[in-house]
Amino acid sequence: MRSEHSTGDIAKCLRLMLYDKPGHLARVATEIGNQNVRIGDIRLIRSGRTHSTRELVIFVSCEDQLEDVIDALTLLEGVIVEDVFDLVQAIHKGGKIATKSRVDINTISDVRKIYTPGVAAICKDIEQRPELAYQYTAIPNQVAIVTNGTAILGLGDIGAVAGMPVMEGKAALFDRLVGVSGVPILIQNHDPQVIIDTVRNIAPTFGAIKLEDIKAPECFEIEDTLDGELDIPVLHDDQHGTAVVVLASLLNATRFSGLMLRKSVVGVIGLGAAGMGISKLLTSYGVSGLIGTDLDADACKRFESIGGRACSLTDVMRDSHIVIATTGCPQLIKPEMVRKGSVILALSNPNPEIEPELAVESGAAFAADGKSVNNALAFPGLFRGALNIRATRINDKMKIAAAQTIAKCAEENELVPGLLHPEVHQAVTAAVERAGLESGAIKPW
Ligand SMILES: NC(=O)C1=CN([C@@H]2O[C@H](COP(=O)(O)OP(=O)(O)OC[C@H]3O[C@@H](n4cnc5c(N)ncnc54)[C@H](O)[C@@H]3O)[C@@H](O)[C@H]2O)C=CC1
Ligand SMILES: CC(=O)C(=O)O
Ligand SMILES: [Mg+2]
Repeated sequence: MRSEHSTGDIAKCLRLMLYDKPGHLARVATEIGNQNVRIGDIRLIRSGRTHSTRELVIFVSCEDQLEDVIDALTLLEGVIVEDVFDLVQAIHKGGKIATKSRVDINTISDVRKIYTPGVAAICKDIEQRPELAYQYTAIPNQVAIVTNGTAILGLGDIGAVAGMPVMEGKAALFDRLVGVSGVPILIQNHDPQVIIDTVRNIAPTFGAIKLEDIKAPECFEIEDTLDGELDIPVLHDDQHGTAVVVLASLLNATRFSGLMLRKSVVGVIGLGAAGMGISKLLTSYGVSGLIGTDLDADACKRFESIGGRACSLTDVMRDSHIVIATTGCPQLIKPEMVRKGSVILALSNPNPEIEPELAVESGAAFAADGKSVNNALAFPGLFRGALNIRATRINDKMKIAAAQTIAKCAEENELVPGLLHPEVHQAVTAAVERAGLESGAIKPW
């Protein structure tokens, strides 16, 4: 019987033993299709005389739908469901990152060079001339990814350890996209002063500090204080990485729709870390018509202190040419709220305030969610560029240069390029280096 479930995006893998005869796999595929479930990769695992074993990736909306598929396949003659596993869980087994040796260690002579006694000479050199640490250690390529777990994606305060998979994901992207070693640092504490003290004390290990998923308002005090005290870049990704990629999207969205960004009314829903970072960078870019809304009165006051006008959600949706939502509340924006011809960036992860397809069906000219308009397009090049020139900070000129470069890498009618675009991260790196050198973001050494 046809299932009532919609097609979903939970990826599961079925390991099936099948009769190996023509048309049998097609019957299996048809039965899965009858359950309104999409099929992804199909892999032949083993081919026997009468049976073969295959793994099929399927996309279900919930566990019940998975059960329906398994029940239906179990009723098919010549099919044995050997195993079912979750692909996301599978890729997380054992964690996603590791510290590896960059040098070969094949002989005892190698050991004596990379470790004691040889290493002692390098230690003494660094003691005499501390700047040699940048030549003889991994420090200039290492970035701390610091969280206290208070705003993990839009999941809220789930604790630092529960946030580790996100931190590992950011570290894996750092390595893959720009060759930076990201080191997750989990601080199980809500007190901004404890986080400041902890980061200050471990800062010598790193070339830069990336704060991640620390909620507002604590994130502002933590970032401002560390930025003032440390001579390496300190950047809260949810504020500034997000702001860069939003500016990039808006440069393209306004170009496509004929709006003038600096003259547009931009409405921000959710004035926490991301909402405030976005508002500040847009203001620095020259946008003056900022309106915004938040459930929290203090957040609204902070927004007004940087020149925004706080109002209701209804007002924002009615009056804005461009709406940017960063609330962590899925489906907050109802289809009837969408202003015709507006641009909507519903950026909450893992689920947006409105699905982009629904926003466009409801009259938006362009819409995107936090999967595509994601700070992962910005942070790798921001940090790589800053590390390369040994910048002491990542200033607004570097952020705006990064945004303009991301915007240029997008295809026609695309707000931003894909995360794995072959050139974007190197192009952002180069733009950030140039802007950093021109704006004096480096310290002489
Ligand atoms: N796409 C991207 O690259 C990024 C997306 N985000 C998303 O933005 C969301 C917020 O993250 P943060 O700013 O770090 O968290 P945060 O906790 O610092 O801020 C959230 C703000 O939203 C407000 N809020 C909650 N419900 C609201 C509602 N119904 N109406 C108005 N305001 C409401 C809260 O009062 C708070 O001020 C998360 O879902 C996160 O995944 C954050 C950073 C990057
Ligand atoms: C993308 C990201 O940093 C977030 O959703 O928190
Ligand atoms: Mg984040």
